[in-house]
Amino acid sequence: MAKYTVAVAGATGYAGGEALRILAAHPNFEVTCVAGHSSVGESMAKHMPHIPQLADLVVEDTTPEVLNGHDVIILALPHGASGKLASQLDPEAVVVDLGADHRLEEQSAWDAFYGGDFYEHWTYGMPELIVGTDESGNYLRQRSALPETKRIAGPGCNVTATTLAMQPGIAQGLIEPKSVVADLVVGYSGAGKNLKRTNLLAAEALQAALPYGVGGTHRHIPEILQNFAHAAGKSAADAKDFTLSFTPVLAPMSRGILATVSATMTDKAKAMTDAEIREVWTKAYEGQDFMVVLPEGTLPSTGNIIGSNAAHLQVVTDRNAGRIIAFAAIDNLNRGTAGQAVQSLNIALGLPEDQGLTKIGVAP
Ligand SMILES: NC(=O)C1=CN([C@@H]2O[C@H](COP(=O)(O)OP(=O)(O)OC[C@H]3O[C@@H](n4cnc5c(N)ncnc54)[C@H](OP(=O)(O)O)[C@@H]3O)[C@@H](O)[C@H]2O)C=CC1
Ligand SMILES: CC(=O)N[C@@H](CCC(=O)OP(=O)(O)O)C(=O)O
Repeated sequence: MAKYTVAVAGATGYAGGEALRILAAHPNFEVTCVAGHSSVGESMAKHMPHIPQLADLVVEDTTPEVLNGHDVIILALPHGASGKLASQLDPEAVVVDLGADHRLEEQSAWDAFYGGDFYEHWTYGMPELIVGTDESGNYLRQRSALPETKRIAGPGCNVTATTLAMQPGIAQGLIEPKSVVADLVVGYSGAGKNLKRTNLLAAEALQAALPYGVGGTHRHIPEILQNFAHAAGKSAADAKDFTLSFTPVLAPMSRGILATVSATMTDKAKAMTDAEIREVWTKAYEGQDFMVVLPEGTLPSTGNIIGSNAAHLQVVTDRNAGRIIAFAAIDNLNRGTAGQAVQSLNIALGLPEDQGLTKIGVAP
């Protein structure tokens, strides 16, 4: 059985840690190098005690010399850090960036929401993303861009939930493109292990629902609009045809995202029954093993997807408001980051797509 060596940079962080947890149980990967920043020289027994297999690894410095020489390199670094490093990495290694540096195709979108150096985009690591339809109306998927690619850009976690929730309606012209509203309930691990906000103390966080990144400022907005454009069979430059009002709200949970995404129904959608609209979602995810469109009447809950690479999906209509409302529940660290990355890596390396991954959640 093929066994690939893997170096993980950002190995002491939340996203890197979830990648390590998945890789440690994956039959085709062996983690041979972990790199960090402030924790260089420390043992993984201290940083990832929940992964005893990796306890003896010691955190190395994040340099090209340390990371090169491994078959696969996973970058779970703050935005900007991976972009700087990328050009010095072995062109033959398969590199996955879990950060944002290689996600956006349009520099104008990067400048407006991130700023600083713009880095070329890599193959986007969301296999189930719809990227148009063929002459027979069958969906084209991002999956087909992944085999043998050497550079993969892992999507944002909120992006993943929002895109998966609404892309069937976009692909089939069921929603008005300039009417999308997304409200997300998100767990704290999405912010990383460093204290980025002032009120992350448990005494405050455990008793609060806290909006952040409001008013059209959140950095995931251009990436979601880029995905919407692709789902409509258009290029990233046509993302301007869509608008998104996006409001994430932190809730007292460690992991998980519940996205509620709604939009005005087009005349085509209004002429359809609710069952026909549901059928659009069911058909869009037929054969997509990790996509679970729940039975009618069952709504997604973050309580059912923790620790899994699954997305739980549902769609309903509000005829009085004239809106379609789609839901997605994902684990931000697994499906939203490391699970999706390993799924994309599997495809890139010609391994079974679901190798080392599960769609079974931890519940309760
Ligand atoms: N958390 C999530 O749900 C998701 C995260 N991501 C992305 O993954 C990346 C990592 O995020 P996350 O794990 O949450 O963050 P964390 O803060 O939890 O971890 C950051 C990691 O990067 C290392 N690091 C920090 N600064 C530097 C630097 N200048 N050079 C090299 N290494 C550095 C840290 O090492 P040390 O501890 O040794 O200082 C640590 O291992 C980000 O780009 C994030 O946006 C993407 C999707 C979801
Ligand atoms: C709770 C929280 O802060 N979550 C982060 C999501 C992290 C993520 O998806 O990472 P990227 O920044 O790599 O896209 C946020 O909403 O910005």
